[in-house]
Amino acid sequence: MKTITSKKAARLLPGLLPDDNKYTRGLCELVVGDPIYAGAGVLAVMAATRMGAGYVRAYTSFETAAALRVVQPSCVCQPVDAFVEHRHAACEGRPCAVVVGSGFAVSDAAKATVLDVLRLTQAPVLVDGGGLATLATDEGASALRERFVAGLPTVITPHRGEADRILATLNTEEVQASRTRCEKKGIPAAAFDALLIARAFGVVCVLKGPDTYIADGNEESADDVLVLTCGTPALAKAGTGDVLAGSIGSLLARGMEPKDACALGVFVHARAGVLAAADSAELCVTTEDVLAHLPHAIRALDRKL
Ligand SMILES: NC(=O)C1=CN([C@@H]2O[C@H](COP(=O)(O)OP(=O)(O)OC[C@H]3O[C@@H](n4cnc5c(N)ncnc54)[C@H](OP(=O)(O)O)[C@@H]3O)[C@@H](O)[C@H]2O)[C@@H](O)CC1
Ligand SMILES: Nc1ncnc2c1ncn2[C@@H]1O[C@H](COP(=O)(O)OP(=O)(O)O)[C@@H](O)[C@H]1O
Repeated sequence: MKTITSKKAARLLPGLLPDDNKYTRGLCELVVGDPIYAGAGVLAVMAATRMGAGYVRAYTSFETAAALRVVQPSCVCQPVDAFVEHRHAACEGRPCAVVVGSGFAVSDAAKATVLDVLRLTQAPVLVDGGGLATLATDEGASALRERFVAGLPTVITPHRGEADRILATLNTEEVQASRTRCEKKGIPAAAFDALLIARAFGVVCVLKGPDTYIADGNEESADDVLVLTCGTPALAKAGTGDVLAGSIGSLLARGMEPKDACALGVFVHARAGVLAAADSAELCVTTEDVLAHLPHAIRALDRKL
């Protein structure tokens, strides 16, 4: 396994060009935020806006859009149904990416939306939150396979509970054998689980937790799995995963390689948690504090360059 260090993260940080415009900096679209989980949509959009994409567009509920008009008026809001009417493709000099699922409840409507996003997007897609339940269905797995064959990157960001539901769709003997192998080698089971999911579905899997593991579907062994160990339990708060999804989505939209975008996003998110804790107290850090400290985490990396 390879640890993500601040030096590695600093090298990945994409700068701006003097002649950049909002489109060359990347378009990040987010299909997020049900009426009940409107806040998750807001957090993901605010993080995406902070992490450098030039244009952020949300396909979202009335409730999320109403909040965004107040706290992030630069975000262009559309109803979720409008996603199918538009083209979602990266082209030369104009990268883009789509985040789907943060703040989705598990429902048939959410499943249909996730499948639309996977099938219609000719650019990287990140699936998070309630959107991940779709991947544990035959249609979801087949949509991921089609994207993999077409060379279209997909990133997924499950927490332990979401990863277990995805793993439950795989061959149990294979999962058990893989865990036994990693126990023998002294490698954490979560590293192998991330690799297993990545290979089975042809995705980059970011398995979140106290330590976070990043595995690529093209990798052969756990030696290539990236691990982040410098987080803080201050991040164990509702909504920090939505902030991470928006952050990585924005880096994908800037045109970064998917595994690099995940490594940098996970590092900056963890560092924002640590800086927020240093500014107040670990116990008192809020998800909004983590969001507010993203620029400080980026600035600390900038100084290392
Ligand atoms: N402000 C907002 O609008 C917010 C909205 N949010 C949005 O809510 C949606 C639902 O996401 P969620 O993860 O909250 O689903 P939730 O039903 O708790 O989990 C399902 C089950 O999984 C398990 N489980 C969970 N975490 C685990 C862990 N770390 N490690 C191990 N197991 C874990 C646990 O199962 P159990 O252990 O109880 O069997 C739990 O019952 C999603 O779209 C998200 O974006 C949230 O981001 C919060 C802020
Ligand atoms: N004990 C911990 N130490 C370090 N990081 C943690 C810890 N607990 C949670 N995190 C991080 O916080 C985030 C939580 O994400 P997630 O479980 O999806 O929450 P939510 O769905 O409420 O947004 C992840 O990035 C995870 O790695």
